[in-house]
Amino acid sequence: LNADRTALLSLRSAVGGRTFRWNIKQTSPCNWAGVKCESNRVTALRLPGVALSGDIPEGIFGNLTQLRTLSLRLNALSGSLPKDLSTSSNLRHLYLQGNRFSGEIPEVLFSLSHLVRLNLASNSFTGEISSGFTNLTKLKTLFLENNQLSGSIPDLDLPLVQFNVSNNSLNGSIPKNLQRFESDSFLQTSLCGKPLKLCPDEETVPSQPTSGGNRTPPSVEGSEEKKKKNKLSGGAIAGIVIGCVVGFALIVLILMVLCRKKSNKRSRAVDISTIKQQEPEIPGDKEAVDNGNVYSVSAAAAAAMTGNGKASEGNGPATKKLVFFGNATKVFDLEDLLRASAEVLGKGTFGTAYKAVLDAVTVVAVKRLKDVMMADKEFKEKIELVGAMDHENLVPLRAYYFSRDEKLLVYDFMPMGSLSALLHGNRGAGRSPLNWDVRSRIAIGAARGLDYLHSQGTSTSHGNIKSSNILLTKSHDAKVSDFGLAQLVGSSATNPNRATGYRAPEVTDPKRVSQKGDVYSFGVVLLELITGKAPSNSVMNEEGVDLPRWVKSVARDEWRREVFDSELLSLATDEEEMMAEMVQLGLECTSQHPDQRPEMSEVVRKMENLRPYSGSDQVNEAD
Ligand SMILES: Nc1ncnc2c1ncn2[C@@H]1O[C@H](COP(=O)(O)OP(=O)(O)OP(=O)(O)O)[C@@H](O)[C@H]1O
Repeated sequence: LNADRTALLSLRSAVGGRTFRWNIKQTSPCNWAGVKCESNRVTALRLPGVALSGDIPEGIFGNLTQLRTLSLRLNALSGSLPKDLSTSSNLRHLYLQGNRFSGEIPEVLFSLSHLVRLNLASNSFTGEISSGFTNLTKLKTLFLENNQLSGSIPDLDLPLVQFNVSNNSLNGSIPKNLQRFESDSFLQTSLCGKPLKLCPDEETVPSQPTSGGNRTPPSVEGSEEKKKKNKLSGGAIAGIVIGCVVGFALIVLILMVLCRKKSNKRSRAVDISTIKQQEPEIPGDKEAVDNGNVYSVSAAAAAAMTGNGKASEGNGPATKKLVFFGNATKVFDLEDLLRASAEVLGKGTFGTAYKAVLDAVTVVAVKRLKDVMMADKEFKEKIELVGAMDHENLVPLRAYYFSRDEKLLVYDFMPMGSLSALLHGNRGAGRSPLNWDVRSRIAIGAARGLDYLHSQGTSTSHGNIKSSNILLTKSHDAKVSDFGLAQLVGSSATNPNRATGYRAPEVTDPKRVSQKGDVYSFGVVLLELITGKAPSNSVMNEEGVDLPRWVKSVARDEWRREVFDSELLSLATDEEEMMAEMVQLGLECTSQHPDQRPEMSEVVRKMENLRPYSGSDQVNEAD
């Protein structure tokens, strides 16, 4: 264990980040965040998204010989992988995605014969995919997408269940053992063969009509039309005949559908336009929800399908598929979403949110974005960044859908709704009072989520922090939602009147909110949590107040009783001191001048000192 500890300390001094929060006075490293021990040895090191940066030197992993799980994903680590990683020969799970590692995929990995999951996606690895991977005979997951790998793929005869090499400069044919994976595993490459288009030397049979279940990915469309003048074989002729029959049947089917749509006034398309008109003007508008009932189909997804059909005809690529992020197992597709019953949750700055119930266990929130004026490529680049954000206090973006007419985002559904609803909804009889423990827990969770976002880079901010964007799990853990959306939508979507009570005084363009602007908004949320009062324009039909100004104005001798939510005072006994300090922190965050506001990391630290968080401090490895 001592050698393990020394290795971890060397790693800490090399790559920093939140490992600086480890209490190094402790002789055992087993209580340090992200470190797991068994039988007095370090067996797992999970440090996802904790701002690690720089190269990992040699001489660290050589000591961590009992390591079975290593997760350093979503950091800013660079350089090549250390060669002595091979000494951690017990490694089963290695997650290094979302860093800046470069160079060739090192041979050392191929000696880790126990590896079951290997994720090197979204780095800058170059060179060819080595046949050395065939040594990893237990490998079930291999993710190499979003790198700069080139050449062809060796035939990997491995027990793989998950495989992805998309978005690399790969070419050649897809080897036999990998043809069982769907086309999504090979997107944005120049690869050919099953499940993509045929390779030039295989083109003895003309390809099927594109409308009939064509799996060709967008990147490889277009180069398919090289016809061979060779004599056609019997199989080829049969292929042509079948192709023609299928094509003809499809044309007839499309004509029938079009005729039916025209004659049937209660068809889906009409329903959708009705739904569009019925969308509520304000979050949770009763009339719209009641009138719209539980829609027989997700309005958003249905519109997406109908709209996309038109778009795909000659207007760039459209996959009609939900694109999932990271290692999320695909448990549903767009058609499942289509079939799901959907209910309007509310209409926000960026579009309308729906709750879609796919089956007894799968419930998601679908956000149908409006005013997205950017090209497919730019949207995808930006949304990939949002999808890569991974923290226990962020609402995870699971998937997205993009076509010319529709942009859908699929999130986990948060069953307890928003902090805004919890604080301001149902103030009458039947309300369960919110005690200090719950409130401060929510505050710390939200602060941690925002701090994580800010730790991604000085230009990364949320831009729309408010209590309706802090959602809650059943155990009242806070998760920040809607991050990254301000950069996706057009300026007409960012209504200047919304959320003014949360906006820092220096912010003139709601699309350009700095980190210090987020800190201001967070400070307002903090004051809202403690006072129970809604800031101006945050709750429709209620006036609200300029919270920071109001709190300052009553800050006199007997101020506490006036500032604190009366509900809190009726419950709290010995926590007033802590509450008062939290008010002070809220006021610091809402200082008029940005330079006088603390960084989010400092806010988190102060809160943790005030209230040692009862939740788990360990960084959870979602994988
Ligand atoms: N993942 C989710 N789970 C549960 N409810 C959600 C989810 N996402 C949004 N909601 C709820 O849906 C409603 C509309 O949300 P949306 O984010 O579209 O607008 P908003 O938060 O009111 O405003 P804004 O768009 O300015 O952030 C809100 O009441 C919100 O709490």
